[in-house]
Amino acid sequence: MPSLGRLHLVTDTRPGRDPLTVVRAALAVARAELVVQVRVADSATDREAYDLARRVVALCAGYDATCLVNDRLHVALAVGAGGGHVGADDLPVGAARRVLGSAAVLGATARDPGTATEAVAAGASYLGVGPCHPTGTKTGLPDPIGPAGVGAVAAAVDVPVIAIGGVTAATVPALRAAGAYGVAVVGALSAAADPGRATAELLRALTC
Ligand SMILES: Cc1ncc(COP(=O)(O)OP(=O)(O)O)c(N)n1
Ligand SMILES: Cc1nc(C(=O)O)sc1CCOP(=O)(O)O
Ligand SMILES: [Mg+2]
Repeated sequence: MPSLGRLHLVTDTRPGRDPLTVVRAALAVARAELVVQVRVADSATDREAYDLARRVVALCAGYDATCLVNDRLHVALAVGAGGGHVGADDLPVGAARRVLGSAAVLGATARDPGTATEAVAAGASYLGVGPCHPTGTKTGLPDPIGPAGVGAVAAAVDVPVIAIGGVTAATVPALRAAGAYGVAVVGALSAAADPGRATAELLRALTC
């Protein structure tokens, strides 16, 4: 399995957002260091998810970047994505691994060390850990766990930990110091006035 990129862009398909423009801008800067996770609203149809995912797979291919699909693993398989990401309301990690196969990248959400070790034992190849900080992007989340919570998970597992939730370039250093391998963002890129420049800032924060 190729090494995992450190910057994960999770697509923002809310009304008024332009996910493909943001993906193009981020890819042009981060190239193979970018992982694009195609995440659509629960209300989106499979056809809508498929159409977005196949476009993202094609864009990523031009840069050797990885495309993952959130939740809908049949869409991941259908578009030839590099893998998928599952959480507590999705297929269990072991079942997701069986669906995707041994070579795929499989991310799992973990908010504490116990869930994290179980997810890795079941076949997760990385963990999405958060919410690190307050975020307005997703409702219904538990309280933020901060860098200390990320560190507790990172200390318990030997797979990459991707910190998510309210992450900005300014908060990356503390997350990295706590043990995060990389970060996943929605708003820091999707809401940026210049997504290419925001990508460069996040990458700089991840590599210093
Ligand atoms: C990198 C990363 N980490 C966590 C999540 C959240 O996944 P999940 O808990 O399944 O919630 P939804 O994104 O499906 O609403 C993620 N998508 N990516
Ligand atoms: C999709 C998602 N999952 C989270 C979790 O903690 O599981 S936080 C989140 C949204 C992250 O968006 P932003 O970068 O704009 O805060
Ligand atoms: Mg999910």
